[in-house]
Amino acid sequence: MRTGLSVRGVRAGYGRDPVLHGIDLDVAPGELVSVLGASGSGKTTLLRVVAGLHRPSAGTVHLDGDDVTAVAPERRRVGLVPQEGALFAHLTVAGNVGFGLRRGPGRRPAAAARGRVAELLALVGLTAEADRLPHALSGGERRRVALARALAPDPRVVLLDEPFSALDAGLREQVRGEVVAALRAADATGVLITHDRREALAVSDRVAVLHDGRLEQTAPPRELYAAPASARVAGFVGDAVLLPARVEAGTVTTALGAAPCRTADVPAAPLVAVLRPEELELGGADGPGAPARVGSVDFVGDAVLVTVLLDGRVPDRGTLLRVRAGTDRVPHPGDRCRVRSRGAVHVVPAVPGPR
Ligand SMILES: Nc1ncnc2c1ncn2[C@@H]1O[C@H](COP(=O)(O)OP(=O)(O)OP(=O)(O)O)[C@@H](O)[C@H]1O
Repeated sequence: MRTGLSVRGVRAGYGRDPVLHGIDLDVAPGELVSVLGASGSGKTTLLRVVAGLHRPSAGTVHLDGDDVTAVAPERRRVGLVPQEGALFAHLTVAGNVGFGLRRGPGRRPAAAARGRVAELLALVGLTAEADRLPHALSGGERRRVALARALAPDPRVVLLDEPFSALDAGLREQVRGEVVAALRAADATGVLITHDRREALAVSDRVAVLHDGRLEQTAPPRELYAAPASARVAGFVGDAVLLPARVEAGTVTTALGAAPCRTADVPAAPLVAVLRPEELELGGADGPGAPARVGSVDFVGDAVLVTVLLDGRVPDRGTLLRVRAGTDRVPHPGDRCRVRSRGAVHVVPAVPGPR
């Protein structure tokens, strides 16, 4: 029965250096979960533990209910999509896709293998390229071949190791869309490793934020963005200013004034309010809100990002607020203004702060 991936209490490291400090992660059948973390946070190590390429010092890995912690990688039925695709240069597209069907647990009779290759090539839209060699493909096509190769033996989970990071920005979104659509069409269970918050928020059912070998929060993208559990997660998944805050009777008070609190379980003090650029509002100098002065104004196409300094503060990262404003009335550097939050405000514990 398909029950997906379950990682419990996994610790792992290199020699005496611990890297993962007790990871619990569940991925339901057909679900796509991103593991989002900075460089060195342990993403690749976690992926290698799930693939069977790195032995954890503690904890278990279950796939569809089977304990595979001690099972060899080739017997786990795990599909791997490596960073740059890593195709076999001497094999055609069809040869690459069919590679895992010739041996091991994915092995099938020749006719069935040919049928499966054709099915996968159609899934990733590369039927016409079946006889080409990898060097004659674009970067995006190579990623799609790598995905088809990983999916062909019908793996229990597909692990994608930053597969889009080497693509240039314009192509990345398109290829990502195609690859994720193919994963969804195959109803595959997937884990995507990434350090790109936009990517994680855009494509995943849930995002697991990894920091220094610990999962800080695992939640659907919208929840992670709107209700981060810590200041670090808040800053990691989006632009945010953190202002010291007090909560009393459902009201948050910060330097910007009072606003309703939307945090479900308000943590113990000390607290900071998480204020995203689109949650702040700029007004004229005599309107409501805290008095401030406009610093810089950056045009970003559909909006402007305005940096403002609250009166009486010295400029540092805690007092410079970023406000997303419309392009109809663009303020100028030096203008006096007022700033307040647009609606209800989210609070998190004041420590530890973002790094
Ligand atoms: N083979 C190894 N031997 C010793 N230390 C290693 C080895 N591989 C990784 N490390 C260390 O383990 C830590 C986590 O590395 P890992 O590659 O899992 O992080 P990551 O989040 O995938 O980083 P990146 O995004 O840079 O790939 C790092 O401090 C790294 O230096």
